[in-house]
Amino acid sequence: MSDVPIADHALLSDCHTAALVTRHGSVDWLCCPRFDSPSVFGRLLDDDAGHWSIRPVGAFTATRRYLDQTLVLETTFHTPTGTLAVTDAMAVGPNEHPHGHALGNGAPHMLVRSVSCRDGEVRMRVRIEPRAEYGLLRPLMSHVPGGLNIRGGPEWLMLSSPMDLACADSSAYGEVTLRAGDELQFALHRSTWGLEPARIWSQEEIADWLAVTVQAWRAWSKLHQNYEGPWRELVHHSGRVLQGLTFRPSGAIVAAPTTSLPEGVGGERNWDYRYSWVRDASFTMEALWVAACPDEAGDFFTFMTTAAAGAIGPDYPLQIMFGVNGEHDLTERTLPHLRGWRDSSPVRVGNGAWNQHQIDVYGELLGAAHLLADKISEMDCDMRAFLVALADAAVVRCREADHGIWEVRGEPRHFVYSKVMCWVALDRAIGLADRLQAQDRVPVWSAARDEVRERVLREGWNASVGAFTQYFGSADLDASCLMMPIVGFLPADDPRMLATIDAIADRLTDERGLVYRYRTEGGVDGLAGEEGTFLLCTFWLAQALAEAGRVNRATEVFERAAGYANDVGLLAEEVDPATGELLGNFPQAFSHIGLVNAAWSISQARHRAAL
Ligand SMILES: OC[C@H]1O[C@H](O[C@H]2O[C@H](CO)[C@@H](O)[C@H](O)[C@H]2O)[C@H](O)[C@@H](O)[C@@H]1O
Repeated sequence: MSDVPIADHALLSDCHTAALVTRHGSVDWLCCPRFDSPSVFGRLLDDDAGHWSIRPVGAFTATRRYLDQTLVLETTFHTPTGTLAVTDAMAVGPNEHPHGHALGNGAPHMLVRSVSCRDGEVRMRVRIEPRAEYGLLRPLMSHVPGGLNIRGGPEWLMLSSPMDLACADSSAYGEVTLRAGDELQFALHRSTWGLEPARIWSQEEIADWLAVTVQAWRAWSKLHQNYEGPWRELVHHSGRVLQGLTFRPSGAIVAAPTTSLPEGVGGERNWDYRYSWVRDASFTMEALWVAACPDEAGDFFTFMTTAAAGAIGPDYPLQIMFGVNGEHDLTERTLPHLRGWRDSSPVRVGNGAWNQHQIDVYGELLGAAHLLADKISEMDCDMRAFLVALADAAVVRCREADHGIWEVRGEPRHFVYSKVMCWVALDRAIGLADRLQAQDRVPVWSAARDEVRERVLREGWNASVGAFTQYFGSADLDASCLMMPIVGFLPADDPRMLATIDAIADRLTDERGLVYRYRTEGGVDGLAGEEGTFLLCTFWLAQALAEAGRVNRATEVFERAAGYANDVGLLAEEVDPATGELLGNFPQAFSHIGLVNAAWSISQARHRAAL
């Protein structure tokens, strides 16, 4: 059973795909060549699904860090006889664009692992077990000068290795003793069929790829990261994590690089997040506006315009998520041969939410377009028509029931958050009307905006609960109502908003003060089992408190949530209320988005308070 704590993993990314490395030097997750491709290393989900470990033989302790301003990981193993450092990266290639805009453009599809003995001597062991197609395939392995040829199914990999590895049973294995100053470079290179064959690289070439990758991340960070408020390092790091979740070729952004890390240990709430949700990706663009001044905004809106392919109209709502190249059909299936992390099954690929009706997406997309309008240098006529169509759709869709932000697998309802986001869609479209050359639409958009607002105020407020609730007529609290002041639907100090914030802080939190998105008892969302507290929602609470001028409480809540970041600053989606362990897909864009936005709101609130 695979049971390494979720928090024990660190992220590597080349802006095409990602790898996760454990604290003990094992690459336990790697999908090639895209985020949503089948895994080659999948031990995260099953012991037999493949891994690549490099670690000392015998006892050790390990410490880790990302090299300054990068997503290049350094793990230092301390042993009784000496110290070994392993530096891991997905090579991103040179970042030569004058605005540092091209991070990942020249990625060679290569995982680089550089080992160096820092002092004393250390006996080190390498073991590689590639298992393509989520662990189904045991590849052919053969020796070639300088490494191994690894072939099976869709994968053709070359391992450059300075050690002679013994091959047996589709695994390769070796041990060596390193002394202070010794260095070894390894690289796993993937062939792109018919385009660029994989090859063996020399020790110098691999060291160069690593140096270029460090330099490219630093160049990107230097050019993009201007945030100077509180928690600067955490915000900058979150910006890099969000950048690492972008798919460079298309401009798509994934919600997380993993599938099926559970929201409750042993439960069925296991989903595939390796896709580009309109909602998550729009929020990511907005957070990058704070954390990293994205000049990728144009790419993202081009991706959205292309992926949605103009099919928005009376019969075609906007699809809520896409594959990283804009694919529409993300039909969900299970992988019964995988046991799942800590036996949490089923393991799913694809996502059944792909054809759900969720009307909040118009607001998230137009909200991001409004915030980033100045960064979208070329708003061509297709993009303008697309954004106008979104606002026109919101006019009609705001009256419909939907599955809501939480993608409930039960009956559609009139969710308060969905209506509020329709209000955002119309409000921001009105603000963009000149750029969209759509002044003639403003009267229709304004009338619909006022209608939906009036409905939320009337039907979304529950006087006996003393708060805005989950859907019209509901008595249940829902943390997404914290977004109402954040998007400017109502001022945070409006008595109804203050009452809602207080109700959520008092009644929708666990003993640690972390926020649940809603109560799951009784399967109200159409699913069995419980889940953890939701980090994004906890950051929303901090943000709403900051907006309401309660800066000290906001700071307290922020620090509580940010305190769950692991040793290398990464957050999963949720926290287990019983154990405090991170749960859910990892690292999760939502949580890092929440961290960035809450830090920004608190910095603004402190500034206002100081005036
Ligand atoms: O709660 C059930 C749903 O859980 C997942 O959705 C969550 O993740 C999405 C990606 O981050 C996010 O956009 C959504 O707001 C979250 O509720 C899952 O993807 C759904 O299929 C599932 O129904």
